[in-house]
Amino acid sequence: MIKATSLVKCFGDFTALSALTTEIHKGSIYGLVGSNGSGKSTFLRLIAGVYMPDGGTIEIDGQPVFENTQIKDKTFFVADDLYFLPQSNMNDMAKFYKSIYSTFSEEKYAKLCTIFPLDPRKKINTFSKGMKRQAAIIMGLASQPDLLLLDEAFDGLDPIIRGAVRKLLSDEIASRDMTVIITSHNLRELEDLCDHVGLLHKGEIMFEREIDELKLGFCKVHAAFNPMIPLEEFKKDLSIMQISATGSLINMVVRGISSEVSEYLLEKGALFAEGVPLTLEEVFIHEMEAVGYDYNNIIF
Ligand SMILES: Nc1ncnc2c1ncn2[C@@H]1O[C@H](COP(=O)(O)OP(=O)(O)OP(=O)(O)O)[C@@H](O)[C@H]1O
Repeated sequence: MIKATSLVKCFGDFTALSALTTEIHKGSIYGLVGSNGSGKSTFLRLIAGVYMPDGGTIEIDGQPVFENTQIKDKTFFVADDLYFLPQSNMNDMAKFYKSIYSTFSEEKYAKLCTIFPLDPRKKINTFSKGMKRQAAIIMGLASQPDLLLLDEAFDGLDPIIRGAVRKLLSDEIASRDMTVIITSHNLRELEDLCDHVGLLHKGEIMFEREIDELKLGFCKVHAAFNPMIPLEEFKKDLSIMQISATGSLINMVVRGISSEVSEYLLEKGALFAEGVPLTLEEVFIHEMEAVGYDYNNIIF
């Protein structure tokens, strides 16, 4: 488990992370969302043991990570500014990582080279931005770390590659309990990938949730009434986050289970009532509003 407790990181007199506290469980895919400059890369660098904390602690399985070679051997960091040896191709980089990571698997590397459409003998500096990201992800997966840190790793990946990476990550997690932390400034990017999401704002985790729990907690329901019932009527019986009416149609976001809410609306005389899935972003907006934050002012 990764445990950050009141973690502080300063650059000169600027505080990039201020008392960040969170726990990330083994085997999870944790999405770290935040606007530009919110501190995502800084947090990943602290987890990777690249930066020393200026306050608080960051521990993996109870051990501090800074300059901890044992932990570093089990952590692979795909940074936003990718590093490759000068003039190297992927085979050179595979050799390089094999010399660093005791768990590097040549077999896995060879298999990954058949999945991704990249020439392992071509110089990486001739690759496009998305191809370089793919090369870095291949190295990360072939190194078989316990912890894979992906900083904006899906930036520039096309949908097919994205789907392939998603599947590879979940297979890896299922087969050997790898933990993945992935950052993005876009919650939509993480929607279908992560099981936990944390929102970083001005160097602090403002809000974090398990995605299944988030999605189960709310539902969006459309219904039609003729004649229309005053909306106040529903507010008495349902825990409504948002409700609007256009003509005879009602749209509502409610805390609860969509089949139960639809049933209630039908009992109230709805001509039809159906639940529609909420996006992760919608759920976040409502959850954050419920605890008094304005999501749109934080993420954009
Ligand atoms: N080496 C550094 N020296 C000085 N300031 C830094 C340094 N690294 C980060 N910062 C500052 O710390 C803050 C957090 O930066 P960080 O790169 O962690 O943000 P981020 O959330 O990853 O942003 P982005 O989405 O734009 O990549 C920013 O204000 C940044 O300017």
